[in-house]
Amino acid sequence: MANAQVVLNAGSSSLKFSVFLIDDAPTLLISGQIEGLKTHAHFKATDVNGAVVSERAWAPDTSLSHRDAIEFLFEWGRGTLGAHRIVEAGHRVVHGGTRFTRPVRIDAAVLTALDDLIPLAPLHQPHSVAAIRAVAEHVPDLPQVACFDTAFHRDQPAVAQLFALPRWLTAAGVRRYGFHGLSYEYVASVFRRIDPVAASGRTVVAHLGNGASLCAMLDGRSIATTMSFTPADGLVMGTRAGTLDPGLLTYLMKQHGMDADAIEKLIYHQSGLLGVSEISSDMRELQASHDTRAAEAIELFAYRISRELGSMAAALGGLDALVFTGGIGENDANIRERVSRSATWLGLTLDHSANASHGPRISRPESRVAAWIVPTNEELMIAKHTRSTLG
Ligand SMILES: Nc1ncnc2c1ncn2[C@@H]1O[C@H](COP(=O)(O)OP(=O)(O)O)[C@@H](O)[C@H]1O
Ligand SMILES: CC(=O)OP(=O)(O)O
Ligand SMILES: [Mg+2]
Repeated sequence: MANAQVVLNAGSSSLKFSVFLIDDAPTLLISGQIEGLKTHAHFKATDVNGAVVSERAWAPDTSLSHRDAIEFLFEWGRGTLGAHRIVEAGHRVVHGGTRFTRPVRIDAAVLTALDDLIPLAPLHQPHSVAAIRAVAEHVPDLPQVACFDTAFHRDQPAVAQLFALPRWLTAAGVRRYGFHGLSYEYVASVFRRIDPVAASGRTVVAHLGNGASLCAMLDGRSIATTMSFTPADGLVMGTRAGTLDPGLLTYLMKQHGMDADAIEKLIYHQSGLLGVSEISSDMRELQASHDTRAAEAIELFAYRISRELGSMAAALGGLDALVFTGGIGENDANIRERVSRSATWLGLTLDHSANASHGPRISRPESRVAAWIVPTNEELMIAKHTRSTLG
């Protein structure tokens, strides 16, 4: 019987999973997700070649909790993974605070510390913690490892992690953390093989998915990023507004009677692409739409990336490479073109046909800044971290 490892990536509206064979270096066996938990729950699992091995759709008005999703996965796994012995589990946990700077084996004390970080990532952290607890209830002795989105950014220069707030707040952990670290760490590791010269210099990686952020890397290490205390900061996202004037929040409280819950709902769930387009948070739907509000949402999404790209390049003192990743970064040639066009001043010349056919290199040979598409793989990063933490 082969030993296997389960990786769980609990998102705001989805539960992604992978199963890796681990008798040698982690090799993917099967992966899948239940997406649209609250709206149109749909389960799909694929093998290493991308062939669908299992699929199920729930009735359109069914609302599944993450807990329901885990229970379904356990039931499904019992029938499907019988030939493999699951010996460990690895989890993506969005927030590690100041305490967790590397992956950690989970015990009761760690779990309590993760609970305490829920207010810092209300869209993500509760689901990760719920997934860990559900696994522990099903298989009490299974070793579990938490891998953190924040960890990759913890070595940033002190000034990059600091808010201009009174020191007692900084001491209480109110600082810029940054997220998408597992994605950035993976991209940095493969980019070193793809373009070693650029990778050893000044690179900005654009993780553009449902959540979106930029990371400035010097020789593969994070020195600045657009998300900060929570994954609500920075770029325009599917349903998140990104950077807002802090004065706006007190204005909404005083003039519109909004309390903390209403503001949380507004900035995490009702804004971003969805709020501006009033159509969808899904970039594919906006690109397919002829509605002017969809066009404006797309324009704003790209505009904010272009502005923040300048900020990241300033932190790096110039730019050698721009790397696109995430669902939008990997698949949306229109967004890449808009961002690249506005980066002409930085020395980027796009190769339009390479961009249209999804690269992987999308800059012209004479371009001073190299541009690439590098598909991310957070799950493989978690698998490797889980192995090295337990092995
Ligand atoms: N072919 C495509 N063209 C444009 N956008 C795409 C395409 N495929 C996926 N996307 C977009 O990617 C986003 C989801 O990215 P993803 O990285 O999968 O999200 P998550 O943060 O949930 O992991 C959605 O906005 C989706 O519309
Ligand atoms: C941290 C974050 O925003 O994650 P996601 O892109 O999965 O929403
Ligand atoms: Mg994501």
